[in-house]
Amino acid sequence: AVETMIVISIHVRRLDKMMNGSLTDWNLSVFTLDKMTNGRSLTVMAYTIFKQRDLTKKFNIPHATLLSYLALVEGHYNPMASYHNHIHATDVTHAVHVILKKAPLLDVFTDLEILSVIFSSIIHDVDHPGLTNNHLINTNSELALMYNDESVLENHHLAVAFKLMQRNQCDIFCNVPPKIRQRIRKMTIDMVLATDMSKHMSLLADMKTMVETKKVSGTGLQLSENYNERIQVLKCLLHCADLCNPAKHLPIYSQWIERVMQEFFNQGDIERDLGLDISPMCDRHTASVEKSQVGFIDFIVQPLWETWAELVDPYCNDILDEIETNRNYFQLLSDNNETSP
Ligand SMILES: O[C@@H](CN1CCOCC1)Cn1nccc1-c1ccc(OC(F)F)c(OC2CCCC2)c1
Ligand SMILES: [Zn+2]
Repeated sequence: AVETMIVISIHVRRLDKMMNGSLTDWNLSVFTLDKMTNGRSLTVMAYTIFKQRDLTKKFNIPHATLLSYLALVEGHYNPMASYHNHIHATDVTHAVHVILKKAPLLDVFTDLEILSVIFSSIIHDVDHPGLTNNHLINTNSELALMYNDESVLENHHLAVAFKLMQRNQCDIFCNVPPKIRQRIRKMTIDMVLATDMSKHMSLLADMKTMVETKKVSGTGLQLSENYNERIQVLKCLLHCADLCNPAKHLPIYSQWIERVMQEFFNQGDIERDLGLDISPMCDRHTASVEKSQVGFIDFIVQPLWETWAELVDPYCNDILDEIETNRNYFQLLSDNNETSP
């Protein structure tokens, strides 16, 4: 474990220098970072963010404990999952960090809320089996049995993350007072449960309601002390970060599509072998990758980011433009596939 720490702290210093101390480049390639850090991009990214935001000092987190826990969580992401592996967690953690640095959010959240949303992004898909909730439910899996078919994956990620914290020298909140620990745990549970795609429409509806009320006030993002209002925005922040692939430059976005389709097709193969109905977009023999990305952007990703822009960041036009550019690219591909035999 000691050499892991030493190796990782060397990577952290290199990364910090490589990024001249700022990780705020939206289009940073986490794939390059992962190669550079020998598959330790999550530990290195998370540790660097904790240092840059002074979270270790603010919450009295021993460095060795933080490194041990981060390495343990990274090691519990599923390397066999082509999409939902530790690199996806690195990507979402990085996205949360960059979004939080945008002007309209600079003085909105407390240190506790920042710690909680960054912690949530690090752990939000830990030990993902590379299968969807519906698949786990339809195949009577142990996980569906454990969680009574309700947000099965998301409950599992949370339980694993908090269980790992009980390991020796891995309780990163060991010096945090009990009431504060409880609040971090509550916020983390609320945010990670909200990454369940089945909650997407209600999350979006609640955001639109907030936009309406905020329009009345007409100022920037003014959040009250009310927990439900504040956690609502944090849930959406993490959800936006979780669905940020189409907001990245095409070479990066394309790698994520390749990975997610590999995972979906693997699930489709299992369903075909079991004689089950093959889940949408999971049949490698009939799926249209381009068309389904256009649908994903039109029905889920663009409405989410557009509402985020209205509520929080009217200046995130660069992100909205990237989404539109990518959408038009796949629309064109999909049209060409139709015309040419
Ligand atoms: O599965 C998605 C939600 N479903 C809900 C039911 O309708 C279709 C979309 C979101 N989700 N959840 C976990 C991973 C992903 C997910 C993340 C990046 C994705 O694409 C690209 F950006 F890499 C992605 O693409 C799928 C395949 C084609 C359309 C959606 C999916
Ligand atoms: Zn995720």
